[in-house]
Amino acid sequence: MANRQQPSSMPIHKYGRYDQVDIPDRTWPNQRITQAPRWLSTDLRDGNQALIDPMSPERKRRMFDQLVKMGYKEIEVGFPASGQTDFDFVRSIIEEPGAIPDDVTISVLTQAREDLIERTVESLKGAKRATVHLYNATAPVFRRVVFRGSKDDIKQIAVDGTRLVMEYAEKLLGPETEFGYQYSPEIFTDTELDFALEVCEAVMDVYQPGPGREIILNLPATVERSTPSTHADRFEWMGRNLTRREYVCLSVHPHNDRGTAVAAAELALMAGADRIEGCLFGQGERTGNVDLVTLGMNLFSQGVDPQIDFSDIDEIRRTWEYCNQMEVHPRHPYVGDLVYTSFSGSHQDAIKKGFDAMEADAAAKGVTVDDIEWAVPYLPIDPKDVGRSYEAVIRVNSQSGKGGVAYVLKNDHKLDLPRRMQIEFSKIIQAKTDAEGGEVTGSDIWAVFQDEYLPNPANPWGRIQVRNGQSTTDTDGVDTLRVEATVDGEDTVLTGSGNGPISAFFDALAKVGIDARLLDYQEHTMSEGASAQAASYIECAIDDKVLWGIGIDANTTRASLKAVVSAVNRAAR
Ligand SMILES: CC(=O)SCCNC(=O)CCNC(=O)[C@H](O)C(C)(C)COP(=O)(O)OP(=O)(O)OC[C@H]1O[C@@H](n2cnc3c(N)ncnc32)[C@H](O)[C@@H]1OP(=O)(O)O
Ligand SMILES: CC(C)C(=O)C(=O)O
Repeated sequence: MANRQQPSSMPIHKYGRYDQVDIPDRTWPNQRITQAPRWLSTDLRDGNQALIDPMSPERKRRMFDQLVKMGYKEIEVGFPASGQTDFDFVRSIIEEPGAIPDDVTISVLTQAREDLIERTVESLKGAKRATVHLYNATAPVFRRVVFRGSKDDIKQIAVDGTRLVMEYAEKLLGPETEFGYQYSPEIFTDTELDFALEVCEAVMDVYQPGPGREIILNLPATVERSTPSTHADRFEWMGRNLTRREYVCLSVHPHNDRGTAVAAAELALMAGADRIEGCLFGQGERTGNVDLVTLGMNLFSQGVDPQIDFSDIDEIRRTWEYCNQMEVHPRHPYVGDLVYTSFSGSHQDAIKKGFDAMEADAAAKGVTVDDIEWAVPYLPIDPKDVGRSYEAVIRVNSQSGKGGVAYVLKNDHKLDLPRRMQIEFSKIIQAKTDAEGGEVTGSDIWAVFQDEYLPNPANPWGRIQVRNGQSTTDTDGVDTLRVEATVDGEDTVLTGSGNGPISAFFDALAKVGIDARLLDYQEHTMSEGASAQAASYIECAIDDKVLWGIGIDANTTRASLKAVVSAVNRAAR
């Protein structure tokens, strides 16, 4: 097939290709992610520094408590040397007994400048577990433009910074603090791999990681520049070439400039990374840090425990929106308002069939639907697992079909319409959506359904209204029926006989000139227990029309007679 795209006038000459890694024996494509990585939330640092209005102490605290509640064990709480707000926040959580659970490590970021390092370490006094995170950019353009130095000068910044962190930690922190160290060659993605390795090795020569003395080497995609596969190659290369690998926690910190941060993080894990830094819902500089919620839920949806609690995703989202003063997009994976909703007919049809099949499979196994593997088309996870209801799963507009309308009636009103009746009713809804546009809500659908099929005692409609009826069955199995009714405005008594109450009723109707023939009949209970209601559906040929009626009653015979009345009245409408 020919590709008919034409060259554009975009200035492509301004951009160069990103170098690939020469690693033909790469192993990461064959790896599987079978357990959750170590997570670090940097909502309070990288997320916060990207806000128009950085979080107030109160908003920071709400976010911190939320992260703790969700189960994050490593939380970057700020950049204490940036100013009083961050410094005081760090002090406040350290000084308040119990604010930082014993198994949570807080982390703080600093540039490699002595005054900033001193202030940073000072902020951690009294903490039980704390990590200082030092960074300096190592990429060519930063060496040339920002630091105006050689490779050795840049390496020296990292080496001196590391030594200063160790000295100030020794001087300012007591034995009560379990102290950790993290180094990031910022802009790792644009740094020559051998130079990034050289700087990391030089930092390790100073810090001397070893048994019981881990170093976190965090290799940031400060600006995302390559495909996730090349990012993974770079992680595999670093993992292979770093000395003292067993004492290194290899950490990934993707930003989302190309929109592939989640994939970059996942592939880096396959390539050997141990830890992921990111923010909830992808907050962070420019297009954001990698989204920790999507990553965690991706694991969950593959049957891997994310070790983070997402069971009330809307509460997490509300806290996030309050703290960041931003809104989550309606299409955001796993959490957006619309992500568990289908409007289109073929999706709705498959979803309804999927739910029905789940129920049938569970019943056949004698278990509940929660005990069997999730297999509903178009829904990668069960919305209930993140605290969502099924109400929004199907919403109806002009793109919808019978499955969606049927799903709403079943879900909201326990009415499981026969297939041909679904088609009939969906045409009625389709006419409404075509005429009026927009969405038809569940209550709109119910109002149309009631008006179309059910009696309205306040405003009776149709040819017949039935009041009382008795049916008797003789020993030959012949049913005789006597019904008090109003037919065409006249009170009358209808009598008829047949081989069941429905055929007896048809016989009675024939005597007043109504020619009805049964084509199909279905019924089901709508609830369990003594007060259970039954729904009967009857498809009739009435004169030259074929149409459905429904009856709802605690008694199945009455329900079926009501269904006949519903069909007869509709035929005359
Ligand atoms: C990728 C990232 O997210 S990194 C984290 C970025 N976060 C932040 O910057 C938020 C907090 N930052 C701040 O509040 C301020 O930048 C401060 C308080 C830390 C420092 O402010 P200032 O002293 O005014 O310096 P400024 O931020 O302009 O830094 C630029 C200077 O620091 C140097 N510098 C930048 N990064 C580093 C580093 N990691 N290590 C050492 N020096 C650095 C620059 O070369 C420049 O030096 P120059 O003035 O000699 O040219
Ligand atoms: C400080 C580093 C890790 C950072 O935030 C980045 O490079 O994006």
